[in-house]
Amino acid sequence: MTKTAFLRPRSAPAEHTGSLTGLLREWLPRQRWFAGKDRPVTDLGVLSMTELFPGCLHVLVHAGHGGVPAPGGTPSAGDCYQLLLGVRENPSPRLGRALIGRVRDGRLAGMTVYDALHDPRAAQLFLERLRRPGTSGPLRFECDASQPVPAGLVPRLLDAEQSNSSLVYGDEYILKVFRRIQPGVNPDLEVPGALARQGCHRVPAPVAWFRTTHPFKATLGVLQPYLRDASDGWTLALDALAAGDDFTAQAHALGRATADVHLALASAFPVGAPGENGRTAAGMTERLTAAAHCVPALQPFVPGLRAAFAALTTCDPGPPAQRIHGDLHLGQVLRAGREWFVIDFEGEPSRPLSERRSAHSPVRDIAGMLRSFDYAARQRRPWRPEWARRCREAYCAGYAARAGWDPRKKHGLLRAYETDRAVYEVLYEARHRPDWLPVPMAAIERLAVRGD
Ligand SMILES: Nc1ncnc2c1ncn2[C@@H]1O[C@H](COP(=O)(O)OP(=O)(O)O)[C@@H](O)[C@H]1O
Ligand SMILES: O=P(O)(O)O[C@H]1O[C@H](CO)[C@@H](O[C@H]2O[C@H](CO)[C@@H](O)[C@H](O)[C@H]2O)[C@H](O)[C@H]1O
Repeated sequence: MTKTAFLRPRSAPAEHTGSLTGLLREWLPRQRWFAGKDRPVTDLGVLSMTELFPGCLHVLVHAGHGGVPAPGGTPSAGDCYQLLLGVRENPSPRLGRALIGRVRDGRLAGMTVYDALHDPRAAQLFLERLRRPGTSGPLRFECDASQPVPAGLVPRLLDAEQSNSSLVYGDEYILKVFRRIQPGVNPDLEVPGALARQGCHRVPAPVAWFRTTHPFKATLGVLQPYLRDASDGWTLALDALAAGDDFTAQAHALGRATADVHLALASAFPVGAPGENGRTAAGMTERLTAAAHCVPALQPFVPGLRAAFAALTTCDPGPPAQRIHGDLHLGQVLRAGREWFVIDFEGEPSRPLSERRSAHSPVRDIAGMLRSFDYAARQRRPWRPEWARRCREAYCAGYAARAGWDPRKKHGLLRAYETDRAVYEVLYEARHRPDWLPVPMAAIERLAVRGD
């Protein structure tokens, strides 16, 4: 699934010329990680620009969707994105697919800019920057001094379906460069760091990271060990389905791994208040209303889905709220040796950071993984509901064996969280992969009508 981009140059597109902001305004919406694909970019402004080393600029831009940035440059109606721009007079043709265009005016006039993450030389120099703590303008480079990173590791850019961009260095480390930047600490740095301090071995711990102080404080990227012989759960599940293999032993182990991570999260981030189902139901209903507004196909199912949320107010409150993964699915778990590891603690990328960093029911993660078994079972025809049902049973049994409570005994909670997740998926697929929309829509139909 993951291939190197460096080795597959495409012929250079006819070169675009324009102002830097004009070029970026055209280029950004074409990127896989661009979050605002459903709305036109009405304005684009550079929030910060820092020279990292000669020929490479670190840039934060605000892509607006009809709103005006608030005073002080903090984005309002729109998002902030992180770019590493290569700047050369004549970039090598090997960088063809990374080209953004030739800048017509301003201080970069006459130069061609491109996405520097595609440039092995820039990627190497960037690792050098990360290896040594220090500052560059508003940028802060920090590392765990107890885990020194060797010099000279060869980079390759991952070509995965991602919300961010990742570089693998010498199959030893992986650097995730966050693309959509929000003020505050990114949970993908905060959580793995805290779990490592708890001695939880199921999450690769950060070894170096970088952040900015302008135009607001935010985490920009994290380097962590690369699990080189790992396969992700999605690939393994699809392989098992294609071969007609049973996946219940893996699902059971995955349930145990999820519970281990939840237990470590509960110790690392103690939470005072218990979860409150009434508020949760109100939040889910609000998200459903917003999603049905964007995706009209949801509308006939709204009454049935609302009933699933309303039932929360009368059902058992379930386990206490705590920090969770927030976007758990088969693509977020890696199997290396005989163990499952969990990655990507960013949460659902479209939710505000404050919400992603607050406490939620662990049932939300469980529901995310159960939805993922359903996604996998629907990848081939005839689709395999029995396969998904067996994985579901095994996963919950594995979870119960470690956590001491059984998700299968929380039917009302599970139904509400699975419904909420399916609503999120409908919106996600409508924005990013319209061809996949029938997958969560099938679940919506089932959850709204039958409730199982
Ligand atoms: N520590 C790691 N070891 C091996 N592969 C990893 C590691 N972290 C991420 N990956 C690979 O990179 C892909 C993207 O990582 P992820 O954190 O999910 O990024 P995003 O948030 O952009 O979706 C994963 O699907 C996985 O294949
Ligand atoms: O980019 P992230 O991995 O953080 O997560 C986003 O993208 C996922 C798809 O790449 C999306 O997951 C959905 O599709 C998966 C199959 O590709 C499936 O296993 C998941 O169950 C389903 O939710 C995820 O929702 C989104 O946040």
